[in-house]
Amino acid sequence: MKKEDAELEDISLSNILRSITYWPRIFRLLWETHKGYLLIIAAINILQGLTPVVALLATTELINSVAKSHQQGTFEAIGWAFGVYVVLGLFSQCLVLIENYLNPLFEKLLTNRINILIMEKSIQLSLAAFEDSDIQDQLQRARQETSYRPYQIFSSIFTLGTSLITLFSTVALIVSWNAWVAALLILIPVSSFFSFLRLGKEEFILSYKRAPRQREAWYLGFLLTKDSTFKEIKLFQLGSYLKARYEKLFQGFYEEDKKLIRKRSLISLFFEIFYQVMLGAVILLILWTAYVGQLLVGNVVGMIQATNLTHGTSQGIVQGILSLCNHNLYMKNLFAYLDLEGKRSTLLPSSSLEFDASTIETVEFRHVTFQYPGRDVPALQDISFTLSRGETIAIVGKNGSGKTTLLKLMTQLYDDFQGEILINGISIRKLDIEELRKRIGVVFQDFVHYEMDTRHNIGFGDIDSIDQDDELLQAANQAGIREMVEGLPQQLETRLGLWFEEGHQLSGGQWQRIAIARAFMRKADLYILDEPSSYLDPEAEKDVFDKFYNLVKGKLGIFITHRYSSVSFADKIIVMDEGKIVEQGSHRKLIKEDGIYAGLYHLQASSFVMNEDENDA
Ligand SMILES: Nc1ncnc2c1ncn2[C@@H]1O[C@H](COP(=O)(O)OP(=O)(O)OP(=O)(O)O)[C@@H](O)[C@H]1O
Repeated sequence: MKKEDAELEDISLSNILRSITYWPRIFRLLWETHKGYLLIIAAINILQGLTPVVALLATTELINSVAKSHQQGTFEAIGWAFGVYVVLGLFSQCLVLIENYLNPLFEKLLTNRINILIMEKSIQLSLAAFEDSDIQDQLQRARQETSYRPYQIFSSIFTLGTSLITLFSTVALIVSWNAWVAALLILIPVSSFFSFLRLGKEEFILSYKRAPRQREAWYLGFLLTKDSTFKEIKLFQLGSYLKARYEKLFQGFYEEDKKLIRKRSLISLFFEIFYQVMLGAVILLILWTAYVGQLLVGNVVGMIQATNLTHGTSQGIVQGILSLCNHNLYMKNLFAYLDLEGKRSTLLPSSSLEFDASTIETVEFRHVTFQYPGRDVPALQDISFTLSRGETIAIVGKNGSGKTTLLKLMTQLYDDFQGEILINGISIRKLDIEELRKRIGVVFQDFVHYEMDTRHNIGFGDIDSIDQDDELLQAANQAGIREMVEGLPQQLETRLGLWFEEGHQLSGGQWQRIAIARAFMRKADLYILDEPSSYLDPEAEKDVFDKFYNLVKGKLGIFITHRYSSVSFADKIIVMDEGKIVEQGSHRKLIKEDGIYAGLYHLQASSFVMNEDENDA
């Protein structure tokens, strides 16, 4: 059985009710959001709970005072009752106004707090967790509805509290007349409780199972609305196809929703008819009692109002409990995401973490094997090599041979490997990774285009130096783009990309050099470039490599490339094939050995010669 199905099996009535155990956590969340607002809103709700019954008594008194003052021949009794009636009305309106002022503010703060919690958790998660589609579904569920659910829980709890106060006070009034009628008025709405609870559960399961499809719908929308995908979709004429796929998903959602909404309407209709018949009977009984002279006119009005109020409130309470159970289920999603284990799987207790040197002197892989979660074949097998300060390593090999994976392990984006990775002779498992990462400057193949200004695009390499123009320009210089940056309309302040106003679009190669400048910005010991020349013209490529060799002099440098012309200057070349190191050594040594590297090197060199020969011919 899939994990997800097992979880859904678990959604029983008792489990739904048990989800009330989330309340303390929800209250903590509310409390941490804004203590002052929370307390004021709570006080207003208690007062609002008492207002209806006081208003009801005031109305009863007002009507009866008319009869009394008529008998006594003075207006005084009406004056008093009228005064109390008006002040009460004013008071309850003031409460509504204050509540209307505070509620939206509190809601915004709460939504923001939850979004921040979700973001904080996302920052903590490992790459392996982030690439897990189950976790992506969980994130989708957490983000989808939970941003507004806690606020609804909050207002439902208060409305429930208010309604209970109203109910008890009104029921007390009716009990003084007829206890059976009071019991009946409470019991009628309770009869619908289980039907609506079942429906709530169905709605939740539907929304739970929908998360993967909903992510797909989001993704289709993304493909159709983003500039980065626009060119391909236009030229391959995929627009209508993708739109149709989106519409099909939407239609599925719509049909499912329609079925449930129809079911809800039918159940509501059935119970509404039942309530109305019972209410009619109760009101008839009140009128009969008045007819036989056991109730005053004012009390008849009061009693009818009390009946309607009791009925409305007890119905509201049942609905309130139902929606609380429902909201709680959604909160389970949020808490499940927030409780995900975000730490390194191999992490030692924080007290034993160390980073014993301010510099990286050596990096050693000792018989490292690694398999991606959910894959049968290891991406890396028995990898061993050493890199020391002052050296540069080039990693070459076919697509999919494991080059990038090796870098991901070195930077601890994945930590669940076998063997040992040693930094300065210490196991990477014992190191404080955040400290280690401060010593590494890296450009990945799929580097980020930050749709922000050039200052941030380069300065993100060392956020503490973001205001140091000379350092930013020096990094730009090392990446060979100083002139380009200085030529931008607002130099470092020029926004890059076209997502926002006044954005300035760069070419692929220029973006890549910005990413290289970002890596160079870091005051690192180890610089890693994954295919840094994939977008560069030959002249730019040579320039970048010259500068890279210069920069890493006396430090450690690793780069991956498919261009063998840049490789020969590296101190050591590692050749990978199907997750294994098949050759390693200097360019000269590998050429002499005449193995895979020599073959690939000559193949690339000869293709240039061949092209020249063909051109000559
Ligand atoms: N996130 C991932 N999850 C599962 N498998 C992955 C993941 N990333 C890569 N792989 C698999 O691991 C193997 C090695 O991939 P890797 O990206 O390290 O290759 P590479 O040598 O860098 O390739 P290229 O030259 O194309 O960049 C491939 O078989 C790939 O399918």
